[in-house]
Amino acid sequence: MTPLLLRSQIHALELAHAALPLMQRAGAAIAAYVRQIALPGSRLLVLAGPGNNGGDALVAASLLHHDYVLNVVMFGDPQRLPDQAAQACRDWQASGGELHTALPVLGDTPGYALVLDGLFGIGLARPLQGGAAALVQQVNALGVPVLALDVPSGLCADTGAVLGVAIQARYTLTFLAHKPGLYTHDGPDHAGRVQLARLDVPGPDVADLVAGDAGVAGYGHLLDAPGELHALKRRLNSNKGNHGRVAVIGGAGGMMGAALLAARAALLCGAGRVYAGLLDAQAYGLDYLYPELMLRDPLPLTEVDAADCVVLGPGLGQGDLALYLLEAALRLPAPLVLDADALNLMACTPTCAEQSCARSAATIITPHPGEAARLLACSVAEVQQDRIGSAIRLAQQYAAITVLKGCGSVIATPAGHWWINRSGNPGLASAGMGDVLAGIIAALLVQGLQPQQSVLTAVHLHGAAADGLVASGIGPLGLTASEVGLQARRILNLWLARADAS
Ligand SMILES: NC(=O)C1=CN([C@@H]2O[C@H](COP(=O)(O)OP(=O)(O)OC[C@H]3O[C@@H](n4cnc5c(N)ncnc54)[C@H](O)[C@@H]3O)[C@@H](O)[C@H]2O)[C@@H](O)CC1
Ligand SMILES: [K+]
Repeated sequence: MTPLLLRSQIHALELAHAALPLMQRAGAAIAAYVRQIALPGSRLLVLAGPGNNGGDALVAASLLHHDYVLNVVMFGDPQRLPDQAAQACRDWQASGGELHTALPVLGDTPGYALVLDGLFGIGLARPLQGGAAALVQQVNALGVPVLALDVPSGLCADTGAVLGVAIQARYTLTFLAHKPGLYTHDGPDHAGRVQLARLDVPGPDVADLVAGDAGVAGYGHLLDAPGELHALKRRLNSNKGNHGRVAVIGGAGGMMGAALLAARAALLCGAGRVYAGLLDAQAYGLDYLYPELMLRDPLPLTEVDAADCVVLGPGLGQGDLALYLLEAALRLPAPLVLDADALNLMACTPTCAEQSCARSAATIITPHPGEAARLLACSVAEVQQDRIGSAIRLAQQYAAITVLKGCGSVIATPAGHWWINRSGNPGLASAGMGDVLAGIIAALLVQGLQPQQSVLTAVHLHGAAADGLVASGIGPLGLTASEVGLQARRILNLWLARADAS
């Protein structure tokens, strides 16, 4: 899996390799990338900011000078540039290059083919205001493709939050290592297609260098592959009893669909037996589309007691029975997946955190940002400003593997490990998708994947299913949770077959 490094970790890496000509290498990587996406002779707008991100842009400008028409806009005082960037600026001027202080008016001359955004990188320290914000807005309004250098200016490299206003890039060439902010929250909307230039930093893996040379740990990973699925491989001599029992509890009046979606997803992803304990007194005794499901009253908890994993929450409601079931479930020895109303109830029942921390089996919580905010007693905006930190705080508060859903879902463990999922698309922003995810997690868990691996695989699978459907013209508009459950089955089996063949 690809490492994701926070700004402090990148700085540590830079320090460990200060003797290498990293800015020259960044400039060369930019120039090579530009040659792939812009025709020689075309006009480029280069934005150079007051730090080393500006230095990268100026090195690239010098390298591209002979083959392109370049307009370089310097934001900030060139006399106050840091040393290497100041040298890059002198080199640019020595080669006959000009520095503009504002966007040049082009008049009748042909427009820009590409903008190179070297305003701010990982040194962004506060929201953009005044001249910087105005420049970013002007550039976004040009409607010209932008190549962001390292990070789109205005985007926080750690969190993916827009600080004031941010460059809307079509491409991002990022240096040394991938940054989490490019993959979660507003990052993907601003970064466009991301490519890494490792700048020939020696060693097999940047993360090894960070952990080893610079002594910095705690980096995360981009969840861009399904991981080890060996435990799902079935023996020829197997029966349904070998493939686990899932119990889904939820489906109060008017919300039966949520519980059925979770239960169906568990069935489709291979659970041997799936029970659905429905709170709705009017619930049918049969799921006519999936008669394989066993629909029950949630009380007594006989089947629930015997389940290998319990999913509690889809359509649960927040009445007395729901709270009773939550407290009973927290006492069960089986792994527990808590979603939706189970999380809302936990947020307003302080003893639940204590109960959750006392459990011996795995607890998994899958909040969306609204549920996370309730659990953390803060605003949704605060959760979103720091999705990784919020997921880790929740994981620790409830001793639970946590999936903070949303663009670039963040998975975190109580030990502080974290991942950002790369699969998925806005088609998943519709009703029932979370129920399907909860069902998939439970199905993988009861078939023998470890809890952490079940969660990682399920989150990636859920997104990959949506991506597969969109690629075939189903969605993003109108993509349904039922379709995602079916497609998840298909992809999971393809992954298994691929793992088998290799
Ligand atoms: N240091 C190194 O070894 C390397 C650095 N590289 C580049 O250098 C970048 C980091 O350079 P820096 O640490 O100099 O940081 P930046 O160039 O990202 O920006 C820092 C400068 O911007 C100003 N600033 C920050 N936020 C502002 C705001 N909201 N409004 C106005 N001014 C603001 C700061 O006062 C400072 O002058 C990386 O993103 C990367 O592009 C690369 O060349 C690779 C090697
Ligand atoms: K930038």
